[in-house]
Amino acid sequence: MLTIERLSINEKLNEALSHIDEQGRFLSLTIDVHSINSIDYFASRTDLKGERFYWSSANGEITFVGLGYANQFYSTDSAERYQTIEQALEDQKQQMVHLQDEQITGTGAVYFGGFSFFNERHHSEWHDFPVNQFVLPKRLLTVKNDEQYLSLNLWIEPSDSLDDVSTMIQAELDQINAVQPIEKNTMNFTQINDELTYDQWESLINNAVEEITDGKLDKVVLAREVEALFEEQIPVEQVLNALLEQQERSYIFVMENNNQAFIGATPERLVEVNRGELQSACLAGTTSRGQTVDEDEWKALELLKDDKNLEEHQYVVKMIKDSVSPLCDTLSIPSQPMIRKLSKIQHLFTPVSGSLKESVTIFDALKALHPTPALGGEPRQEAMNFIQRNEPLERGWYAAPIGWIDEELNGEFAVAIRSALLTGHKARLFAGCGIVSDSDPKAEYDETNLKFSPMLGALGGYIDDHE
Ligand SMILES: C=C(O[C@@H]1C=C(C(=O)O)C=C[C@H]1O)C(=O)O
Ligand SMILES: [Mg+2]
Repeated sequence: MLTIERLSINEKLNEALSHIDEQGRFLSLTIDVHSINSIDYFASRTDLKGERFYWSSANGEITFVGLGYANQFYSTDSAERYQTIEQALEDQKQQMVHLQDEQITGTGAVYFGGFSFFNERHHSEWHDFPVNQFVLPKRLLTVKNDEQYLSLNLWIEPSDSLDDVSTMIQAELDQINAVQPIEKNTMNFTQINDELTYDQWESLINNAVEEITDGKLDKVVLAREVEALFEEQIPVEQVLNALLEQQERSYIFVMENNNQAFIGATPERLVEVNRGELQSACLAGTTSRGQTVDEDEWKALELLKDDKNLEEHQYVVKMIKDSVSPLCDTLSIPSQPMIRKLSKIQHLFTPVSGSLKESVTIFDALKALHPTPALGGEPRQEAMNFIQRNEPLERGWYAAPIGWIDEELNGEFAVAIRSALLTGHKARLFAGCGIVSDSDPKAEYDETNLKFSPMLGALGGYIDDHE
């Protein structure tokens, strides 16, 4: 049974309440909790559907469940969107009253959110997702190693008494105590539609290869989309649970907004900042897993010496190096890629780590890094123009940064690939691949099919290769 230590906490609460001025303020407090399962907690509040998020990092070090949005932040459709959000979070910090003197990274006022792929908004499918959005959850469960914390970000009116606030806190703890294990259901889509015929794909890729051969571009990442239709409303918690069971070494994320949910299992870290230490990753170049241990190893070795995949990868390494170097005092990037193995896929992978210069924040790193040539291309602007003119889908938040930030500006963002937008009965899945001079349309098509597999698996099915 969880109860708050009334005596000690009441003193602190009293002190905190004395800082609530006449307009009211947010009060942020964090409580140690025990043995609460994150997926069960997420699934326990279907009444808050549309205002929930989930995140677990690829290395398993941190998991967040956010339930109920206490406050939300947006900015306009421009390249300034990173700074605008940074400023909004700074302003919010000044308005918060904290119960704790010292904050534990990833607890308290933690913001979750993301950005759309393009700065500008011209979306209709993504009607409930703005160009960027960060939310402050009313309830946040943080699971870090073996520790679990419940952070509450509560709006307090000047008329709220100590008793009122203690009652609010106790109600949340009671709710946690009452959480039941998620009931697993199998589900399956009844229909799957390719938004692009194979012939259309072929001509899109040929067009890109032509521009590359003409010297207008070095690399461009192109994506396709499939639509899976269900007979009933897609249960977000079931899809999330399936991803958690099926995918390894991936960031598992979901963000709900009104009637839509954006969900995925991505292996790609864009940037992590922890007390001034930066981590990023170059991930590009792809093959499947083998059926046997030997075949798996053989495929990995082939990938490590494949010129076409190494070329795709090198553009990413060079760009990340060039864009984070000016932000860092020290930077370390191995000269050769290694292999990153996922459930059904293997990639070329080069880790990046560095120490940020004094005044540089995670927002500066996001602005410098997004999009890397793993999702956009090289040169960046030419590739972005090519995608905007030729790719027949709305990227929305696909292939863009998604993640969390705390008040000390520690945080982590992944690249939202291997993902799907869920709207009612419909899931739209996205998968792309890096096109370079010797790309073959059929091989790239097969690569996108492989990249649909994490989301398709979680939605209950697979698609066959194009014959
Ligand atoms: C664009 C995607 O993946 C990216 C493209 C890759 C490639 O072309 O080899 C590999 C990893 C990702 O950086 C996707 O999964 O949608
Ligand atoms: Mg590729």
